[in-house]
Amino acid sequence: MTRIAEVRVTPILISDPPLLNLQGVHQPYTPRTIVEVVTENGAVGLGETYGDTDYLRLAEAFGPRLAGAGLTVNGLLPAVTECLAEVGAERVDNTVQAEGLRGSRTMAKIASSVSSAFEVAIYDALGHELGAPVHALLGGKVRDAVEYSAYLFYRWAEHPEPDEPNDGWGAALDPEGVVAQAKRMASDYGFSSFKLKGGVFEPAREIAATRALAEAFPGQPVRLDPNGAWSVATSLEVAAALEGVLEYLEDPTTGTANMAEVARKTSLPLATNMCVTAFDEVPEAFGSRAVQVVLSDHHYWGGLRATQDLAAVCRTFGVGISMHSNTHLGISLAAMTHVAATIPGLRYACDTHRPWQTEDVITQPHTFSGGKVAVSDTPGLGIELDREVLAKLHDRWLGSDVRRRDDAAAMRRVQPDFTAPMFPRW
Ligand SMILES: O=C([O-])C(=O)C[C@H](O)[C@@H](O)C(=O)[O-]
Ligand SMILES: [Mg+2]
Repeated sequence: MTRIAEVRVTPILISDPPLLNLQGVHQPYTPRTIVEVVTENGAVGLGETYGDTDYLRLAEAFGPRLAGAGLTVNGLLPAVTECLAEVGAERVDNTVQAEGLRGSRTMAKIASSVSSAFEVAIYDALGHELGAPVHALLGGKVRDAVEYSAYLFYRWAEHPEPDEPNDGWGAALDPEGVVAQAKRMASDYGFSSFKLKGGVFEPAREIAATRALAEAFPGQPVRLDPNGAWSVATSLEVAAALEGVLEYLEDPTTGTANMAEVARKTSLPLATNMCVTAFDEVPEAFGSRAVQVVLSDHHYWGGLRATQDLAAVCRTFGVGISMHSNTHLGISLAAMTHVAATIPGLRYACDTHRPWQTEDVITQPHTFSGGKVAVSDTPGLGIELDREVLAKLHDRWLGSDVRRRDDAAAMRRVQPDFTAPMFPRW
């Protein structure tokens, strides 16, 4: 079997619209890291992960260590973890961080998020070597297309500076704006499930927008996710107002104990990508029945096989599985689609930010039909790198000093006194 000849790690900056969340607003440009694993035969495997400095520095340090290695994935996470112990990370603490609203920020999660990009790239390269799609390498697909949901955001029409990217979607700051955004998502992409990012306005406003969505799309699944913004009492008030309206309520409150208390007192299923984000958080959360649905994410759970492992753990405990998304491009969408295709019990439409991105580093960006992405049967992930675009987005990175996602800093450009909120905000 061929070995790895070379690994390329390229930081890029991609445009991002002014989407609002609890921590602030998305920056005009956000970093991603693109990984290429090149085999001795010249096959190229692609991976993608966060581009914030800690992730990038680790990916750059680890990449060269794969030269001469086989196309195997089992030893990756320990090797990346060892490398992280050597290179260190700037800011690791146990508080919720702005750059992703995905729970506590730990060394283990940084290692998993970097390891996953190499894992995906190795599977892609292996698929090219063997002439097999990635889903086949993961045991085979159980569906031919993966359903995604419309990821709705309160948002501004534009970023503050006139020369910053403008995607033309316009503002959405009230129920009418949110419903109009959902209608465009439904007509352009065919989505029939809707998730509103909450935690932006006081709960009554978000309840009104959620109800407006349910009225505009009768019988179609609607979710609300305030990223842990509410106290237990507020969560229960919102849950009571939206019982029978929501498919699930995502991270109404912060921490497993609070989630468990809410779960005990509402019939609404609770979902999370904040209190269960790593395997060591599973026993307490499942033991206390704090969550009924876990949103997987191959980036920080440690890759495609870790996602399958998570699905098996969820199945064992009778907990549902769905899929989380941060800002990402087509490499990650391909990886998400391949792994989602292999998970038998995936009953929920997966989240994806991809419709919000106006740029991509692959030559043929995915299309959504009926809210679904077709599962590719061509070798590897079924995508090809657009080197011209990669070079352009890398040049943008070189010419900028943006080195991490910081939604609070982006908000301070408009509200100079803005600070990321203390929990609970309401
Ligand atoms: O489901 C979630 O919590 C997220 O998708 C977190 C994201 O980072 C989202 O809130 C965002 O990008 O603003
Ligand atoms: Mg969430």
